[in-house]
Amino acid sequence: MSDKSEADTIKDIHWLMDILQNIDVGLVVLDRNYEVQLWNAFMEGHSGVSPQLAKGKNLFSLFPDLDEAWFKQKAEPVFQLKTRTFTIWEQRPYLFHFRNSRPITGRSKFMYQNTSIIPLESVTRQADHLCVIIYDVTDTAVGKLDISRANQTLSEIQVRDTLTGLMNKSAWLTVLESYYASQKQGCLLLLDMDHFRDLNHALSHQQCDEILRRIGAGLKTLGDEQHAARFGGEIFSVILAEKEAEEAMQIAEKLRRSVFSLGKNSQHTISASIGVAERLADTPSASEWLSNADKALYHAKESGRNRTSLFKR
Ligand SMILES: Nc1nc2c(ncn2[C@@H]2O[C@H](COP(=O)(O)OP(=O)(O)OP(=O)(O)O)[C@@H](O)[C@H]2O)c(=O)[nH]1
Repeated sequence: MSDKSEADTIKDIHWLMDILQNIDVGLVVLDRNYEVQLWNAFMEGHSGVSPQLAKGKNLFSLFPDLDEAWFKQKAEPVFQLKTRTFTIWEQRPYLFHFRNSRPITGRSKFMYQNTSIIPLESVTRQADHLCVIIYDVTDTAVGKLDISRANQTLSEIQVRDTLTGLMNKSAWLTVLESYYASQKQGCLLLLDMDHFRDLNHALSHQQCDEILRRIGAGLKTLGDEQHAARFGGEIFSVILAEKEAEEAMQIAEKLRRSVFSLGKNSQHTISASIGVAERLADTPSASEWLSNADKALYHAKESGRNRTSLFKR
């Protein structure tokens, strides 16, 4: 009877060892000196290190790239307090740098891993070994990262103009409303390219795109606090925060000259007209303020283009 149960036990252990070897997670048993006591087939398959080679070796000399300080800071409390610890890929993408072997998540070069470290107690109830369990979570991680990248791109598209990287019109109008509500002084600037239709014909559409891109880059140098946007097509808008009319006109003139200089080595004239409107004590709304800037722009166009006009009642 007792013989049979011993045979059964041996059979059970044999099965367990089979499961440990073939299970689709990495299993590593380490002793107090971080020497490998068990290394299963998953670990062999992904690292190329056989159990025979791993057994008895110090983990950090087997894998010099492994972050020893970080790992020990996680593992020491497991030995001392006999509590398990879990690290997810979002905290640390992997413990062992294994190549990603999954065909559908081939976009990731390495295997994302969740890692558990659990204490293994001896008969004297001391945690003198621990077991590291490695879960391959590459599919989940890549899927989640793709979604969050797509969301980020979407929210960028919602507020950014793709050609210049400036704010788009709807984002800028929201900023304008809140700037107006803050009661702060400032000036609005509208910059509209002159005869851009003709320029598109004379040059190429791509060259004209490049002109718009360079104007966008110039507006970015004003700094984020000046809230520049591509208002649409070949029109740009800027809130010159806390600037009085005189200073705003100087900035506008500088911009106009820099647009004009884009054509200095070309046989074509490149120029812009600019309208500026100061926020006056009685400007009744953000849209009225914008309409004043538009009137000034119209005046600049009517007066011959390539000039800057300040709104006057
Ligand atoms: N290359 C390029 N052209 C654009 C873009 N957006 C608008 N345009 C062109 O800008 C031109 C604007 O034409 P209009 O509104 O008639 O104005 P304009 O020719 O600049 O004339 P004025 O404003 O009266 O000086 C159109 O031909 C548009 O196709 C763009 O993103 N890239």
